[in-house]
Amino acid sequence: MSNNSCSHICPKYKTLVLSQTSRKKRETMAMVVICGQPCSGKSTAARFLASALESIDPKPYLNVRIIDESSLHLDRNRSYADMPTEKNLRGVLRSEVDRAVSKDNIIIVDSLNNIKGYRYELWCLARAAGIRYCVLFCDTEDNHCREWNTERTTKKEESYNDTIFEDLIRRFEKPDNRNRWDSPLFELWPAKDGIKQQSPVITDAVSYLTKKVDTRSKDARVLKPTIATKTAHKTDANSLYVVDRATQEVIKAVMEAQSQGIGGSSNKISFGQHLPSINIQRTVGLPELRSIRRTFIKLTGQSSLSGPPPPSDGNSAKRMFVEYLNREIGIVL
Ligand SMILES: Nc1ncnc2c1ncn2[C@@H]1O[C@H](COP(=O)(O)OP(=O)(O)OP(=O)(O)O)[C@@H](O)[C@H]1O
Repeated sequence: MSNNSCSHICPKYKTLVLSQTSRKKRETMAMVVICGQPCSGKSTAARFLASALESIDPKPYLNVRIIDESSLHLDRNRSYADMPTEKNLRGVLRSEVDRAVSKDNIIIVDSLNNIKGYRYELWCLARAAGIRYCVLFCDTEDNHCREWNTERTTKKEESYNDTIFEDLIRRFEKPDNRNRWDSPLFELWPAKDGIKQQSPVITDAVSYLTKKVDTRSKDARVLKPTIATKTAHKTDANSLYVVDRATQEVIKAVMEAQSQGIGGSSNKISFGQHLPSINIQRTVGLPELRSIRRTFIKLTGQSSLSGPPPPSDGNSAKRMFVEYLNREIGIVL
C-alpha cells in the first residue's frame, strides 16, 4: 500500500505521525532576540553566536539565520527617522521572523528590539510556533555606544545621526528576566569584557539552545501550547466575537472622528470614562487600521494559548486594542 493511499484510508494515523515529526523538529528550532542600545555591539554578538552555533560538530541544527535590518535592505537612519517608518521597520522584521520560524532552525533577530511590547510580540510568534526562545542583551553604557557610533565614521561604517541616536537611547526599555518575553536572559557587557566567540555568555546561550529539552527540570524548554489548551481557546467563539466586535467599534470610531476633521495635532477620541483615549496625531487610513486590527486579533489569540485567556468582555477588549493602537500608530496616551 502506498503512503498516499494509507494517508487517505487512515487520516487520523497520518495526523499523529506528522504531529510527532513536527514536535521533534520544533525541539531543535529556536528564536534568539538580540537587544540593546544603538551601536552597543549587537551585530558583533549575533555573528559570534551564529559562528559558535555553526562550529558545533555534529551540528544540532541545519541552519542558523540572522535577520537584521541590512538583510532586508532597511536603512538605519531612514527607518528610525519618525514613528511611522519605525513602525514599518518593526512590521517588516516581524513578518520576516514570522515566515522564518516555520522553516529556519535557529533565527537570530538582530535589531534594537528596544520596545518591551515588541519583544512580547516576537515571543508570541515563538510560542505560536512552539519553539525555544531566549534574549541576548548587550548591556553597553550609553557613553561607549556614543563613542563607538562616532568612531564608525573613521571606519567607513554607516553611523546613526545624532538626533536619531539620542532619541533611541532615551526610549530604550531594558529587558527584565521576570517578564516571560525577556526570559531566559543572557547578558553581555561588551565595553567591559569585549565580545568573543568564546565569551562565557555566548557559551551559555549556545548551551541553552542546544541542550536536550528536559520537561521535568525545565532548564531548556520549548514554548509549546498544549493541544488541549489550544483547542479550548480556539473554540472560544464568545471571546473571538467580543474581540472582533470591540475592535470593529474602535476602528469605526476612529474613522468617524477622522471624517469629522479630527486627526491634526492633539486630537483625542474618547471611548468612555474608564477607557483610555486615542490621541491621534496624523490621518490613519482604513487599510492601516485593518492591518493593525488583524495583527492584534492574531496576537490576542496566540497570547491566550498558555497565558491568560483573551478578553471576554467588550470593555477590556477595547482597552487592550486602544492601548495597542496607541503604540502602533505612534501616539501618546
Ligand atoms: N567591545 C567593543 N569594543 C569596541 N568597539 C566595539 C565593541 N563592540 C562593537 N564595537 C564597535 O561598535 C560598532 C558597532 O558594533 P555593532 O555593529 O556590533 O553594534 P550594533 O549594536 O549592532 O549596532 P547597530 O545598533 O547599528 O545595529 C562597530 O564599529 C564595532 O566595531
